[in-house]
Amino acid sequence: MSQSEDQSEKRIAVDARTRAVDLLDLVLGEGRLLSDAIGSGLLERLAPDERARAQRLATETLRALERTDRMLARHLRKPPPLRIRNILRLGTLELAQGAAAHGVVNASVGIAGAGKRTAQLKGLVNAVLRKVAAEMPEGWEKLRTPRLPNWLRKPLVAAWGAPAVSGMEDAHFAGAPLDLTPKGGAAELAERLGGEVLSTGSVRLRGTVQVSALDGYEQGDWWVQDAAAALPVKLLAPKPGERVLDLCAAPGGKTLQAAAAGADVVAVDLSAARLVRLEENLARCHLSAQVVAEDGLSHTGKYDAILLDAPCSATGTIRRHPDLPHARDGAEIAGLIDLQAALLDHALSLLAPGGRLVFCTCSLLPDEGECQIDAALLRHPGLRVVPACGPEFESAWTTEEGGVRLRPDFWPERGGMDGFYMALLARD
Ligand SMILES: C[S@@+](CC[C@H](N)C(=O)[O-])C[C@H]1O[C@@H](n2cnc3c(N)ncnc32)[C@H](O)[C@@H]1O
Repeated sequence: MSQSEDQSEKRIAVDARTRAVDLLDLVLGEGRLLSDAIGSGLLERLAPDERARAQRLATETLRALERTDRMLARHLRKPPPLRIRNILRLGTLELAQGAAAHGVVNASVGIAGAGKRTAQLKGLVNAVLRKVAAEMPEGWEKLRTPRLPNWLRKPLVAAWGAPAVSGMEDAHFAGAPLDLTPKGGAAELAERLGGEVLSTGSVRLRGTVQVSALDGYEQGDWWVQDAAAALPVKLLAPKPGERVLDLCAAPGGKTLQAAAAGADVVAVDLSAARLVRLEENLARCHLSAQVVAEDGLSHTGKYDAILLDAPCSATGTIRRHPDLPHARDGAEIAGLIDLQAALLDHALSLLAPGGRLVFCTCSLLPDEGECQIDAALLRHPGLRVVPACGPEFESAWTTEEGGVRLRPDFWPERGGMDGFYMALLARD
């Protein structure tokens, strides 16, 4: 390798790490979600592989945050400023993953040295990471699985018990495999991609995969959708020619399912920006729907079937979004619960006689699932829950009020699933 190639390799490596630290600063300092921070263009000037690396490093650091902090605490007399802490956290994560100590220490010192306010602490970064490197891998491996922060752990323990929450934390730490929803046959797709067909009909792939490079991506033969997230539309079971409303539709995984089933779909979402992604997904998969940027509470019309995938805490998606428990503190949940109830009441008013509705949320909190349905049944005499049936739904998932509860600690031997709640509603 020539000297200039070597220099440019170093620059690329430092850039991805620097941007990963920038992402950690935004999540842990400003409470921004990773997706928002990335969407605001922070990684734009990086090459695609650097961008993916920065995102991966930030995501994995957040997933292991309790462990990095426990390792670092042994070598810090007091917590340094946030950016230095984040440089140290990232360095610790890379050391735990087996990266060469000299490269990690040099890069971390370089990031500290590049900032006016952090340059004076580069000696600290150097000394601490050298000590951390000397403790790897044993020091890392004997630490417990990272726990959820208390704002979320407490209500989850109250709802599901401590052993179940430990199982969820194991699932969060393990991360998620890649699940695809096939537009056509699952068995054929699984064979083509070397995946496994799950009992729910999704195709699961293991290992690190570049989604857009997979066979069938360009042709729109499938879309990425967690196995749990694919079940609400299976519960709704849209039929060809039925008029279906997807009231909170973007980015559109469920719209695609309903459209692929041959239904005449109206996809509504408050966010015009998120609907752009829905339109791109429809175009890639050669499917169609009427797309409307509108507050769901103002939507009018009559529908045979309605899907309400209501905005929620998204606490069921932590396997794939480990930033969420750190960026949020639960303060927004009360407002979301009110919005879910208002959207459910409005959606019920849009049902044609004999129509059916699926309410669902990707939340682990019963207040955003089971309790919403209990309360809706009291508000709407004549409304009833239709039990889920079909090979996709395991009987153990059925709840007292007749809904379906999915949790990340289910299917541990198969790679887990997102947390979700769903219920099929109809009127007498
Ligand atoms: C859980 S996400 C929907 C995910 C989508 N169903 C899918 O499968 O890809 C919730 C969506 O609700 C939208 N939303 C929030 N408030 C809304 C409202 N008042 N009316 C319509 N959509 C709303 C958000 O913009 C967000 O896209």
